[in-house]
Amino acid sequence: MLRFYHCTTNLQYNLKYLINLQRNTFKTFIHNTAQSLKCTQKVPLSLCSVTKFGLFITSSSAVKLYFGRAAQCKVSRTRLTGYRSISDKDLQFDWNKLWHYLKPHINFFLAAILGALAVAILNIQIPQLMSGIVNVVARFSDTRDTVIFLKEIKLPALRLLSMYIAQSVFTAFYINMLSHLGERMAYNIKTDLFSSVLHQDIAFFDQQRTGEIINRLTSDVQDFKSSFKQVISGGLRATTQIIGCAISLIVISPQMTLVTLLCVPAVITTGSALGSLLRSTSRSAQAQIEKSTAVADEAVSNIRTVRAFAMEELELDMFEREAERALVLNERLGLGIGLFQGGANLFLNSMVLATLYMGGYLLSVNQLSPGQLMAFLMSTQTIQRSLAQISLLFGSVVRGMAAGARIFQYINLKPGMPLTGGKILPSETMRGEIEFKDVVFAYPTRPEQVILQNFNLRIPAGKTVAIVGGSGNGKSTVAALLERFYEVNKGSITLDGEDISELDPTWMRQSVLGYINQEPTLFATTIMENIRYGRPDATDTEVIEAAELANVHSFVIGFPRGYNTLVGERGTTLSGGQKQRIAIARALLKNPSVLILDEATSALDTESENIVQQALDKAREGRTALVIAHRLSTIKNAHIIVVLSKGRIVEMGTHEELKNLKAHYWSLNFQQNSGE
Ligand SMILES: Nc1ncnc2c1ncn2[C@@H]1O[C@H](COP(=O)(O)OP(=O)(O)OP(=O)(O)O)[C@@H](O)[C@H]1O
Repeated sequence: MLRFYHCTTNLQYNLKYLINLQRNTFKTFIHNTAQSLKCTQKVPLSLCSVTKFGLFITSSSAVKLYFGRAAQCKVSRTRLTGYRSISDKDLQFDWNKLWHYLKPHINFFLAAILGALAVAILNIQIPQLMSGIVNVVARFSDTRDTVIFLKEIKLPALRLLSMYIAQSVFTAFYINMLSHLGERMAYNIKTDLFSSVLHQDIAFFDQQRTGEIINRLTSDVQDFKSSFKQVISGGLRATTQIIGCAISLIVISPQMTLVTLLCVPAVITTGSALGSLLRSTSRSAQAQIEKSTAVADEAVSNIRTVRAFAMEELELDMFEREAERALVLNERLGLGIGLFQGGANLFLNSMVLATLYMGGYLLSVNQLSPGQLMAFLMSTQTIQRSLAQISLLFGSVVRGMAAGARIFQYINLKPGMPLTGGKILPSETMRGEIEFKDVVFAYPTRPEQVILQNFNLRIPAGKTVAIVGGSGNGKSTVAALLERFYEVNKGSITLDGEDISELDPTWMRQSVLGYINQEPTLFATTIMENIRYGRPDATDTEVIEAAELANVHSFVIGFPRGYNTLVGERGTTLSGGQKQRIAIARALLKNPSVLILDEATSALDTESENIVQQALDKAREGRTALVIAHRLSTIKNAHIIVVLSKGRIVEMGTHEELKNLKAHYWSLNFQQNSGE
């Protein structure tokens, strides 16, 4: 009778414990779901609210989530038409790549695994030791002989205490190892990802949005790292505990184990099916988040244009629409995870009920001791806790694998044009003669639109060739091809007789070509460092010399902090002319043999243009120069002028030769008259 009393007390305790456990598990789940939905409102966590939440999920709201919001989202104004988000089927998690990042830190990995296993094994032992203590307590609850009780309880209690201490030491150890592993892998992945992005062809940036790239570098890497850590620690520990405790259960009572494990296969099958569905939803959700980031990124980085056109509301509207789509997908994901979690809980609770039912019966027919029933219940609870943990981990695995697939996709992208490798011409013999021979070119993003058709042009060493022509006729394209931003489709471009596709691109860009375009981009640092960007090893004196050559010095000395003046993001605190002159100084610091001036003064007013033009004229002296021109003033010092129409040269000659034609071309709309 007494034994039965102890047992029922224990069972009651265990039931309470289990209910609390369920509640906590649910709390964690709701918290995680709220986090994943980026939900800002606080979620009430009482059991009653949990029930409401469950009802909410399974009621009409679910229907609304799937159909209502999705339908609302169909009407939208978007800037993302043609936006290349990667479709699900293109994205596969690359396990080899994971191994590549894991291998260098295998020591931390093994240490973390061993630590987590040790914790799991200790956790498996604890119910057995607890069983010993319960049996002693049960034996002495009748006799009440304190002295003998204290003597007998001492050993099992000390064993349990040492087990608890060992468990906490190993816990601290494996978490530390895992932290090293996760952080180092994330560091390597992040740097490789950034390196891969920086090495991509310019065509890649014509297609991808900055927001998407930044998203992969930040939130995807973060998601991947945290889910990797969780899977290793939680997943490994939970799996070991499930296996260990299952063995303990069989040893304690095979009949009870059979009852509790009857429904496992059904759960595994349902879980796998739901899993694959959720993975796909997760990938779509992440791709959609990228889209909303891309909209925000463009609006913030072009805030002056947005303000000038009073487009704040429209930008907000576009952002809301993209964010809402992400919300719908994330809610769908939350619903899926919720259903999965709910099903898992039902299974786990049924297991406990079956154990209590069967255990009570075996106790009543003296086939089980109170200690054994206690150990059995504790082991079932450990299994239940572990299964609950695995079901929670499931959501994180889904997100982590989707994030990993997207990160590895960028890392695995091989650029068509490597940045380094190829011939380097000796500087002593370098003349700087450029020749375009029968060049045919179409941009990779629009292969059907041929921009240059059998384009031939020779720029003699030390001479300036100016290309003029109407807008959209391919002038800047000529400059971009010389910079090797793109490869020609046919024909060749040579430097001193060598095909530039055979030359080392980095050497060419660092030592041969100086490129200045219409919109000079400065970095958010000092004027000194912006100029030094042209040649990082240049001394301060060399920087100032280049600045003097580019007419920068005259305005910099007027600034209170001189060359240490910060220019603001993209140089917003400077005038257009000042920015342009800094860009010229930056290019001149390289002492390039060939200058490419792509409408370098067309954005300036006449006064600034004159100052910048003087700087450019000085810079051109003794160098080969390709000048893309919009204005007559830009070409007045050119040795040869080329008139370009629809990618073909229609006129070519000196100022004198083109005198009459020039007036004709500049006074009329060139595009309308070309080719006539
Ligand atoms: N990155 C790109 N991808 C696809 N097409 C492009 C790209 N850049 C330019 N184009 C197209 O190539 C054609 C030539 O453009 P390009 O910039 O060379 O003209 P341009 O003569 O320099 O014009 P402008 O004087 O207005 O700068 C245009 O039709 C343009 O739309």
